[in-house]
Amino acid sequence: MSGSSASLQPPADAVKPVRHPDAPAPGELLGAHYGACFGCGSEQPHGLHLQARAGEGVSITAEFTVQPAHQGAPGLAHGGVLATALDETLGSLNWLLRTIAVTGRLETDFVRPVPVGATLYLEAEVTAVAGRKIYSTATGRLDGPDGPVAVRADALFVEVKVDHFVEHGREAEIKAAMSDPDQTRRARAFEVNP
Ligand SMILES: CCCCCCCCCCCCCCCC(=O)SCCNC(=O)CCNC(=O)[C@H](O)C(C)(C)COP(=O)(O)OP(=O)(O)OC[C@H]1O[C@@H](n2cnc3c(N)ncnc32)[C@H](O)[C@@H]1OP(=O)(O)O
Repeated sequence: MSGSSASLQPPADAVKPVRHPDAPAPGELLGAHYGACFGCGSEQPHGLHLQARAGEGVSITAEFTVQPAHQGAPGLAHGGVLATALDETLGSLNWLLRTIAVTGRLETDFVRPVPVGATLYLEAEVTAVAGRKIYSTATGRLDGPDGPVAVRADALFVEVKVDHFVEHGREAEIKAAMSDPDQTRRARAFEVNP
């Protein structure tokens, strides 16, 4: 059962998430937040190339097709890769809040094996916000958006300032990200809801 740890239960003073007025419209593709991101970047040859779309409220749908490079057991997706797909989908939710946040905790249930070549249909939503803490949940289904659940996760993201990346990231990549000519991607990487 997911969400079992106490730290993933929102506190009593948690509030409902508020979709930012400038969030992309439901159905709109979000695009990558960083070209070299293993989850969503198009410049990462063995990455997941996950494509996320804004949903209603503070929700996201996303798709990811398992490639041979993502195997753990023969012909099956590696569990860590599936956790990455969930993490990336959950992380994309923060763009609808216009908040920069990183994963603090991710609890994952692996319910069914996911074969190479299968497409994982993911959906995620923010369930509560308490100060800098953002609580969210996601599922990944096989055979279509209404197919059987293969993976699910509950997560706690923690809001950070851009300084988090500048302080901890490698300088060459930080500089390259800051001078990214793609305006939308730059905005997704740097914009913080004041
Ligand atoms: C220049 C270029 C810019 C590029 C811009 C790109 C932007 C777009 C990037 C998005 C990327 C997407 C990709 C997918 C999402 C990842 O995969 S993100 C990468 C994986 N995650 C990380 O690397 C995070 C590493 N951890 C940390 O840096 C720190 O532990 C954290 C999470 C920031 C928290 O540290 P902190 O800021 O010192 O906060 P702290 O006071 O410890 O905790 C705050 C609250 O959260 C709670 N908390 C913290 N951690 C946990 C935990 N693990 N469990 C439970 N509760 C926790 C604390 O108990 C505390 O609660 P309260 O006391 O307030 O009730």
